[in-house]
Amino acid sequence: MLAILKLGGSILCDKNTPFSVKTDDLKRMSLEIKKAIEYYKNKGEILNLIIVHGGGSFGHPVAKKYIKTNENGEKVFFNMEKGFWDIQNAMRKFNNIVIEELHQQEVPAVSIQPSSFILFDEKGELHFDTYAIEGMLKRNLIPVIHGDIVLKGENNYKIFSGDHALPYLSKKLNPDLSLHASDVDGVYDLDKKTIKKINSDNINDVLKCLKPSNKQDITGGMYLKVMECYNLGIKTIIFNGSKKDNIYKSLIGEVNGTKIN
Ligand SMILES: Nc1ncnc2c1ncn2[C@@H]1O[C@H](COP(=O)(O)OP(=O)(O)OP(=O)(O)O)[C@@H](O)[C@H]1O
Ligand SMILES: C=C(C)CCOP(=O)(O)O
Repeated sequence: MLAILKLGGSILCDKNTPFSVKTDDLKRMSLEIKKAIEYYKNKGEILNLIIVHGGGSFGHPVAKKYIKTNENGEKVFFNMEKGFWDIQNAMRKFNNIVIEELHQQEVPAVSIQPSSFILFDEKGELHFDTYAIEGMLKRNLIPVIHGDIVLKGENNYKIFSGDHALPYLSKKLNPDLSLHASDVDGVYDLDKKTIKKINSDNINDVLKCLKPSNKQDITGGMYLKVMECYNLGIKTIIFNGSKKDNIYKSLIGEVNGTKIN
């Protein structure tokens, strides 16, 4: 069984309070991940798992300090001699907190830092070698990759989002489960009802429902989440990871939410 699980920054942190962590929720989610590992072990199976987490209250407020709007109305990075490490450092701190808690619950998590090897080329195409991640999975280690600052083209930068990581890894590694834990029950329609399925039949109506995030978010919020998966043809589910037992249920294929594709 191979699962890729994104823990959204909004369920790990209060994204409007810099460097905050919802420690009780992180502990609960770590325990539910451990419970899922035990569930498969009792069935004589191994749960191979990749965890992705977003920037939460660490990456977004720090990255925002190094982005300005230029005379053409474009968002550009500046002062990156300081900013690149500032953003890396914020994300390393967050990643350490997540991994340390997973180890407290005896989950064999290891760190993957995108800013050191992942990049976008001039055309915006992602270059992301997964050989090390696949080797970690073969050793039953659990890679934990996070949103980060990365290089783009010859002399630019771009935020690599967890919402880039999950669909890319899902396309490349074809997991049994591709899971997006967010702070909502799924993608809501204009009447705030959870949309059960998103596919080519209703994508144009769904697009009308995708609003900006209600928290500090410099990437793409729900729009990026949905469209990255939809465009890559990834079968994934967006569900509410802040609800007790949903992380566990998602890892055994029993959670409700919005299915894409
Ligand atoms: N149609 C919609 N249905 C549900 N949520 C929506 C919708 N449109 C916008 N949103 C917003 O998207 C948010 C979830 O995406 P957001 O990127 O903020 O959090 P996240 O899943 O924790 O991801 P990240 O790790 O990038 O922070 C919701 O809290 C809500 O404010
Ligand atoms: C802001 C940074 C550095 C990472 C953003 O990752 P995301 O929260 O998954 O979009």
